[in-house]
Amino acid sequence: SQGIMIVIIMGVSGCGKYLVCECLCLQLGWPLYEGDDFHPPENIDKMARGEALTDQDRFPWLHKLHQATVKARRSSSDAIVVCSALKRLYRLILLHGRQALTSSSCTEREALPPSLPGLIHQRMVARSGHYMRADMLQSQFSALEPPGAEERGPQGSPLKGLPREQTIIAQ
Ligand SMILES: Nc1ncnc2c1ncn2[C@@H]1O[C@H](COP(=O)(O)OP(=O)(O)OP(=O)(O)O)[C@@H](O)[C@H]1O
Ligand SMILES: O=C(O)[C@H](O)[C@@H](O)[C@H](O)[C@H](O)CO
Repeated sequence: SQGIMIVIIMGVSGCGKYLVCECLCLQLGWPLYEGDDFHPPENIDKMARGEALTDQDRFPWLHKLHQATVKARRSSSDAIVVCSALKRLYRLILLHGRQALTSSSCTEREALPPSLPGLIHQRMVARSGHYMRADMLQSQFSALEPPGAEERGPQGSPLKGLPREQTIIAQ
């Protein structure tokens, strides 16, 4: 629907999504959908054991989060979604649900600064009380597909014919 904005805050575990969201939510007052709240217990148990999730583990979780954004749209509400959304397909599922499975090709991706994994690793080591251990970070970067230019702003939708306001992604 016209003018509704769904902002996805994405990135590997420990990159600072929660911190960014706290600030954004305070500023904007939009409802927040926290990806961790949507994982089935099996996914949380798996990650806590130190095992990376597979696509098959993540698809139902991403669909649930998508449903939450559909609900927000229906009630004409903007929303912020916090979710690792590591791969392009995951982001498309979040934004477009099942239509994402017929997705189009992507453009070139920005390279990440080489010092980034080390910095985030240090922060995860220092972080306590979180089920996601620092040694899981490597698997997060292995899965990560940084958003292509076409995903990163209101300038265009990666899926033809879908509204632009659905595709704003904040890294
Ligand atoms: N800009 C920053 N400078 C210093 N420390 C930071 C910064 N951003 C985040 N941190 C710290 O890094 C750790 C990870 O941040 P945060 O929990 O926000 O990441 P996350 O992406 O939400 O992680 P997860 O997906 O695992 O829940 C936290 O201890 C946080 O306080
Ligand atoms: O896709 C994934 O592997 C997961 O979403 C993880 O990234 C965690 O849920 C989250 O980041 C909390 O640490």
